[in-house]
Amino acid sequence: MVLKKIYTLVFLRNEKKILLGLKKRGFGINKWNGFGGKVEQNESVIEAAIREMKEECCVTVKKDDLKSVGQLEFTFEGDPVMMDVRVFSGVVYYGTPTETEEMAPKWFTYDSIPFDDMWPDDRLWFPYMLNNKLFYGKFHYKDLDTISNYDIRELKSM
Ligand SMILES: Cc1cc(-c2ccco2)c2oc(N)nc2c1
Repeated sequence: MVLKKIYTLVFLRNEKKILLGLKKRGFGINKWNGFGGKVEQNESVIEAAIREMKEECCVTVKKDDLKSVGQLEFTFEGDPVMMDVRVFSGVVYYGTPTETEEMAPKWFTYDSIPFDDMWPDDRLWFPYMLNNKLFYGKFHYKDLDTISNYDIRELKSM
């Protein structure tokens, strides 16, 4: 049977900047990323995305304000479980991005995205998101810093 876990990743953006969070603990610690995490058994993907935004940076987003922009599948050498990451983007949010135990939020202009302090796949698929193209990417990690192969393609619809 296919072993996979579903995760969410939310990026709040406007024409000038994108909100990223510095992960303060756990998986991906010390990397800037969107906000998100595991989808629990008792919730939908969109409900998980909304929950994680609230938990990780105290911001409220509404279902209709989140657009599904892509899907990322991550596999790891020696690990049977694939990470199925559903990526969302939105402009409208309520509240003020606030640091939590999990994440330290910060707005970045598009010319200052800290790719050297992000997951190595980000520099490969961010151009699709930033150009408002839908995308589907598959990345195989040899180790947590090294992508051994990948494939990414634009989608016509999600
Ligand atoms: C291997 C990996 C995992 C994640 C992740 C964990 C939880 C949500 O996403 C990533 O996120 C990004 N941007 N690259 C990523 C690589």
